[in-house]
Amino acid sequence: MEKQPRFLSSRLLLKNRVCEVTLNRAWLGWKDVPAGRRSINNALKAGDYCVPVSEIIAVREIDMDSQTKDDGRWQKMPQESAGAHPYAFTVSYVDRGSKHRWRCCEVTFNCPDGVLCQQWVQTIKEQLLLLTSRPKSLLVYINPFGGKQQGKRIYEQKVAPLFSHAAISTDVIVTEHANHARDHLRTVADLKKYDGVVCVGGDGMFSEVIHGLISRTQTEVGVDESCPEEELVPCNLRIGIIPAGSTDCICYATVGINDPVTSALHIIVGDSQAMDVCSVHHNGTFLRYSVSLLGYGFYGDVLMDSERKRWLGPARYDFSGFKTFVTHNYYEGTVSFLPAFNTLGTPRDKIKCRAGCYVCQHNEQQLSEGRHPCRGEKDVSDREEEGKWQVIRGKFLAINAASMSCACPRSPKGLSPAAHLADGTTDLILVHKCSRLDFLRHLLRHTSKDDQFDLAFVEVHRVRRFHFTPKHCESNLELDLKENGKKLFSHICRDHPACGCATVNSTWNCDGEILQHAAIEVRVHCQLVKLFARGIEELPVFEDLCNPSAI
Ligand SMILES: CCCCCCCCCCCCC/C=C/[C@@H](O)[C@H](COP(=O)(O)O)NC(=O)CCCCC
Ligand SMILES: Nc1ncnc2c1ncn2[C@@H]1O[C@H](COP(=O)(O)OP(=O)(O)O)[C@@H](O)[C@H]1O
Ligand SMILES: [Ca+2]
Repeated sequence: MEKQPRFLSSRLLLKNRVCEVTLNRAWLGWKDVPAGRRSINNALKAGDYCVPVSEIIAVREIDMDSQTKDDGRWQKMPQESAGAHPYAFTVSYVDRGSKHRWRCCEVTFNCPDGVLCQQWVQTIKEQLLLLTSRPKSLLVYINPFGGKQQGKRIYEQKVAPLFSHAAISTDVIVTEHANHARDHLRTVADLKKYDGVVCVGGDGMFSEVIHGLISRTQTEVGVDESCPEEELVPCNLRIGIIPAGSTDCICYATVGINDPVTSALHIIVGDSQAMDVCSVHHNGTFLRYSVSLLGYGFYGDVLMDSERKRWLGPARYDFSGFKTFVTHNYYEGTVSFLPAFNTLGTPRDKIKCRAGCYVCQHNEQQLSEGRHPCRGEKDVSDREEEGKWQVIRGKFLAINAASMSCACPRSPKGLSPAAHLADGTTDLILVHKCSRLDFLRHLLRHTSKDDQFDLAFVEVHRVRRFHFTPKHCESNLELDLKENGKKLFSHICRDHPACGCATVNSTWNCDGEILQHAAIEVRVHCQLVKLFARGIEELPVFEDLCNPSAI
C-alpha cells in the first residue's frame, strides 16, 4: 500500500519560545505563537521560518545527557527550555547568506514527550529518504597542489564533516601526479557503485575528471570520441567541484561563488546542472575537451607565461596578465564559424543564464528533437549544415570561445556575461588588433557594468562550431579552399618549426591547459556532463520563499 503523505503540526519550544512547527512534503516551517493566543494567523511574516524539505541536511534526536542519540556528536542543550520540555531534536538545513553563499544552520526544538519527539525525527527522516536525487556514495579526488595548496585541508576540515553529517560515504584519493584522476576514472573497476565524482581543486582538476568520465562513457557504449563527427553520449555520473584552485571559474559560474562549504551543500542536496562541452580537434585528431574558456592570443599567452610561475600560486595570473598586456602581441589567422541558428538568446542579451534557465531548456529541446529521426525532422548534422559558415580573416589580440559566462572572482560577470551553461552553443569573441589603451578599456569592462563587446574592435558571435587557422598554415588552407570549398579546414597544418615563424604563433588556453596545436576545429556538445549545482540562483524574495499555502 502506498504511504500517505505525512503532515505534522505541533507546538514545540524553540529557545524558550512557543512555536507552531509544521511539516508537510515540501516544507518545514515554524513561527512564534504570541503569548496568550490560542490560535495563530496562518500568514507568515518576517521572523517566521520555512525550509524546503529538499534543503534539510539531517535530523537527529538529542538525549538529555547533552549527547545526540543518532551520531554521538556532542550538542549543547538549550538550558532554559530543557526543564520544561525534556526531549529535543535538531534539524540541520541550508541557510542562504549574501552573494550566493550557503551555510549549514541548525535549529533545536524541545518537545514535551519522547513519543512526539521520535515521531518528528522519524517523519523528517522518511521525508529525506524520498529525495532520490541525493548522493549516498561519492568518489573524491583531491589535488594537493592546486591553488594555494590547501585542497587537502579544505576537504578534511570543511567538507568531510558535512558529508558524514549527511550520511554520505566517500572513497578519497589524493592525486600523486597530473592525470592521476583522469586515468583512474578511465580504468577503475566499479564506478557504478558511486552516485557522483567530486574533485577538490581548480578548473584543471575538473578538466581531468570530465576527460576521464567522457572517455569512459564513450568506450562503454562503443562511440569513438576521437572522431569529430561522432554524437557523444552524455555521462550519467554527476560531478561536484570543491573549489581549491586558482581561477575556479567553473565552480563560480555554476554556483555563483567559489566557497567550499556552499559547493559541499549543493552536492549534499543532490542538485543537478547540465553543462555543454566543446570537443577540440586538430586536423581530425582529438586534442581535448573544454567547458569554460578556449582562448588564443591574450589568454593563451597569459597561461603559457604563468605555467613557468606556478610557485607564485594564483597570483601568477596577475603577474603574467600584466606582462602579456604590456607585450601587446597580435596574431594573424582565419576564424570560420557556424552561427547558432534556431536558438533563443544572443551574446548581447541583458538576461543571464540562471537556475532553471529557460533558454537552455528550450535550445536543448530543439536540438534533441532534431536528433529524432522518427519525428520526421532532419538529423541535427544536416540541420547544422543549413546554417552558413562565416569566415573572418584578420589580426587578433585575442580569440576567445566562452561556453559559459566564465564568471570568476577576477571578473564576476565573466568573459561573456550572457553565455549559457547548457544551450549547446559557445560565444566566440574576436578582439581585433587595437591600441593598448583600447585593449585596456575592453579588459576593464570585464570588471564593471559597461559592455565589453560595445567597442568597434570587438565582435561576438554565438556559434555551434568554429575553426581557427593561424596565418602560417593558410597556404594549406587556400589549397583546400580551391580543392574542396565545403570541407573548409580539414587541411594538413604544418605547425612550427617547419614554417620557421616562431614569433607569430600564440597557443590555445583550453580551460587552463596548453594545446599543442594552434590550428583547431571546435564543436559544442550540448549538455554532455552534469554537475552537482543548480546554476546561479536569482536572489529570492521573502514572500516567494515562504508561501503560506505550501505549508
Ligand atoms: C586590468 C583588469 C583586467 C581584468 C580582466 C579580467 C578578465 C578575467 C577573465 C577570466 C576568465 C577566466 C576563464 C577561466 C579560465 C580557467 O580555466 C583557467 C585555469 O584555471 P585554474 O585551473 O583554476 O588555474 N584560468 C586562466 O586561464 C587564468 C586567466 C586569468 C587571466 C588574467
Ligand atoms: N598530484 C598532482 N601533482 C601535480 N599535478 C597535479 C596533481 N594532481 C593534479 N594535477 C594537475 O595540476 C594542474 C592544476 O590543477 P588545478 O587543481 O586546476 O589547480 P590550479 O587552479 O591552481 O591550476 C592540473 O593540470 C592537474 O592535472
Ligand atoms: Ca553554452
